[in-house]
Amino acid sequence: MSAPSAEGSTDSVQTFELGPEHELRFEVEGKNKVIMSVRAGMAEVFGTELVKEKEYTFLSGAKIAVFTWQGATIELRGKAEGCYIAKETPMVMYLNCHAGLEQLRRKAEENSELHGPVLMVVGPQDVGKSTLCRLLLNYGVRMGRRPIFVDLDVGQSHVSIPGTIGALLVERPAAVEEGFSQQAPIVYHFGHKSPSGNIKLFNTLVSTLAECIKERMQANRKANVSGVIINTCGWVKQSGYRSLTHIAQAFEVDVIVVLDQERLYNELVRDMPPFVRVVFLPKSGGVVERNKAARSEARDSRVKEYFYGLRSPMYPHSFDVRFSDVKIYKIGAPSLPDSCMPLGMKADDNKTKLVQMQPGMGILNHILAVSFANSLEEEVIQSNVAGFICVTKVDPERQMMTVLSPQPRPLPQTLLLLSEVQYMDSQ
Ligand SMILES: Nc1ncnc2c1ncn2[C@@H]1O[C@H](COP(=O)(O)OP(=O)(O)OP(=O)(O)O)[C@@H](O)[C@H]1O
Repeated sequence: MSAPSAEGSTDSVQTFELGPEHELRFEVEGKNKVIMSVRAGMAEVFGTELVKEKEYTFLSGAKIAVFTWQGATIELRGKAEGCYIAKETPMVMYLNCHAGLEQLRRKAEENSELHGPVLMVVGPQDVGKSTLCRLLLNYGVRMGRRPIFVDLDVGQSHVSIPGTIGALLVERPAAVEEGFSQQAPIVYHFGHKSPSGNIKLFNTLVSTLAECIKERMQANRKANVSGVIINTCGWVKQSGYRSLTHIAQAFEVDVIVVLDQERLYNELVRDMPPFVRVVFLPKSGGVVERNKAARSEARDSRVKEYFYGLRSPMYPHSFDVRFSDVKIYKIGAPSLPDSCMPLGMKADDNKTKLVQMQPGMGILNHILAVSFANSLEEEVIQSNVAGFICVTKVDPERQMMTVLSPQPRPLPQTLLLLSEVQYMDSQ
């Protein structure tokens, strides 16, 4: 192995000999890319097996762990930052967790009255929740299972763009460079980067998605046996904690994995009914902490990926839309004191009200969700969305806006929901 430079970054070709249960960790920054390949042995990235001699390219922002159960020789080409081999990892414990899930799946296979395990991963920010979900899903699918992945992390969604919650049926392991294939996800518009943006709406959407998943599981025996893996946000105090208990109830979770935080573990042991297993697992020392700027950058690249694709480029359309041809709504009216509300309504009810917006400069660079609902009578809030557009120009004089859209005109629906998530299209 050639030695890394003073900053821990390497530019040349480097070969690493990994012993059994060792993990090679590195990051890619700036405009760099790193090409990785397995020269000998077997290795995996977050649960996806690597193909020997195949070249995997990681771009800026990637934070990667190449793990091997048996030992492997890994080659890296390009500028890998903070490259090192870790000999201590929690992977055996994560594998045991997967083995526990398999046991429950086998029981469900034998008894048609049972369903597969519904597991929720919780913990504060940057403890590897998304990574553990990916690992458990990958291990499940490698055993021939078809688990459902539910992502409730509205800040850093892995199913759709930020500001949404969603779910997808996982039919094959995540692509090493791109993650899970996002064909036919179920996506609900939330419109905020944290559940705290509108906790009432968040809980309502969680309940709706939970019902939808239950129906899908009833209709698909294989998914029903395989179970559900739920990713959550890192907001674990006060209302954040209450929203976790709401998720547990709505999805009727069987297992909660708490990463890293003993306090949260103890609170959940205290508050969950006895049939819910609460398990504590340590976080991996490799999980990279992200500051506010890095999170915002990750959100931006997620939206960019939605419109422009990641590796295989996509070519979004840009066209004008007349203000009079669409109706734009925001979900959630300003709170009024209970005493000012009509009889029988609580101030909180306002949080799920649709408020029509007058299109203007205020929507510039905002994401709009294109709702499947045709009219207000249909439950707009509880309908999943067809997709997203981004407002790239507003012309109040001509009463027009220009939008970026994955599909050519016309818009499939004219009911649009405003998101606080913004994206500056500079392509
Ligand atoms: N063992 C590891 N070695 C190196 N990098 C890792 C490892 N595990 C996770 N990472 C990286 O650390 C970053 C944070 O991990 P992850 O997104 O899973 O955390 P999280 O708890 O879900 O974060 P959030 O606070 O957004 O919910 C990711 O970029 C991931 O690729």
